[in-house]
Amino acid sequence: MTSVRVERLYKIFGPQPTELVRRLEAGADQEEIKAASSTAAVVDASFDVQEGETFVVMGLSGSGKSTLIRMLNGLLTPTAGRVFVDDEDITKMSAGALRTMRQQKMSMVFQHFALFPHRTVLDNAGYGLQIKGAGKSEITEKAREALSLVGLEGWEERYPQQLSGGMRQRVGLARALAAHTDVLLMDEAFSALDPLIKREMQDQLLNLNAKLGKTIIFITHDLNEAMRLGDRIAMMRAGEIVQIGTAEQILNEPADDYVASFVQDVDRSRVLSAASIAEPPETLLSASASPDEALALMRQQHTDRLFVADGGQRLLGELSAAAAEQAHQDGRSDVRSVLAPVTDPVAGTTPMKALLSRMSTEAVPTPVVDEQQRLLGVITPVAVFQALCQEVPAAEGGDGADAAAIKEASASDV
Ligand SMILES: Nc1ncnc2c1ncn2[C@@H]1O[C@H](COP(=O)(O)OP(=O)(O)OP(=O)(O)O)[C@@H](O)[C@H]1O
Repeated sequence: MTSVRVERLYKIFGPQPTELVRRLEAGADQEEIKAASSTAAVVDASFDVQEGETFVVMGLSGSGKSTLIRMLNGLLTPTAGRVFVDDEDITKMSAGALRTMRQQKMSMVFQHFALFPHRTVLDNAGYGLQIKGAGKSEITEKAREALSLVGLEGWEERYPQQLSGGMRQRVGLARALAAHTDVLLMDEAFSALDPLIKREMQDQLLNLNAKLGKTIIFITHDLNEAMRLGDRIAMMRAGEIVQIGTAEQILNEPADDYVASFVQDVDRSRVLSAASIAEPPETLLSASASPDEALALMRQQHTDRLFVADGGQRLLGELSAAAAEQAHQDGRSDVRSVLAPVTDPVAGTTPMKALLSRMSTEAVPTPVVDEQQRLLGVITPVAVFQALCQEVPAAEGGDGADAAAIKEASASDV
């Protein structure tokens, strides 16, 4: 189900914003907007975020990410366009209704933690509930529970300055979780953290959300972070969303030179998964095939090994030429009884990095399966190395300033 839907959203800072939206719709560019002493911070943004999805908005500094996220929870009023939260148009809500909507449906985690220095960790974690008017015992119970979820049990009575940066951000996350809202908005939530701590926090968020299933809208300028966390990523440039896709789609089919120059330095082996490079197996046999049919397919494909699947593509095992020959001599009608189990098929979600050590010792195709053991395809060492070495087209004639800024942004993030 759709949790948040954004339709043709604009935010113009400056005089006569509505007139400038009209001009943008008629094809005006950013230069024209600047000439009118204004900034088009968000231009014609449309997307849906599904329940339980982690949707990342990614772009360089000034590309409009914070403005966009602030329109999603009504902290900023759009110049034009609509934002639906659970099918309710929040652009039509009064200030009071917006506050209630935020308390009940959306929590925000900020880059600089936004903790109160004179409140304990427990009081900071319970702050959202306090604002909501919850009773003291409910606040304590839910704040403790949220702190325990983020691994801060035992730290309840400490103060923010007694914590490391990573721990402070855990308190920020606990405060959002304690509010029990379905949607979390995270604005550069991990950007102020050291690279190692940042990675730990990313892991924690992934693990936590596998349990909690929250809808997360996460803003970052770090593409590696976007690719680790996002089910889908929206790439923003100068207020516009230039591409929305999975990490693999963005890596393999960048929409334009801007996106291409971003993805150039990404470690492909961390992003691409086994499923994305699996090839359809030429040597797939139906379990109801006769031994003669199996032997004929082996001859045709110049192989002495076939994968065998049932009608639902579920991998049942593998068939050797010797086993097929034996089944033929025994007069069997099909090959089911002579299958050998497939040793260790690869899960489709396995990152390529984890495949590499395995591939170097296995020259034969390895089956790739989904959670139901359905065969997605096979991977071969050649396919893995080709995918790793695939060049992303260089950004020709692109914006040099952007390319330099992208390099700088990636260099500061490991
Ligand atoms: N209140 C404001 N008044 C005028 N211009 C603004 C205002 N807020 C943002 N802008 C401008 O809108 C553009 C988008 O800013 P925004 O903060 O949304 O970008 P961002 O991608 O979040 O960048 P950063 O990561 O640096 O925060 C920028 O050019 C910024 O200067």
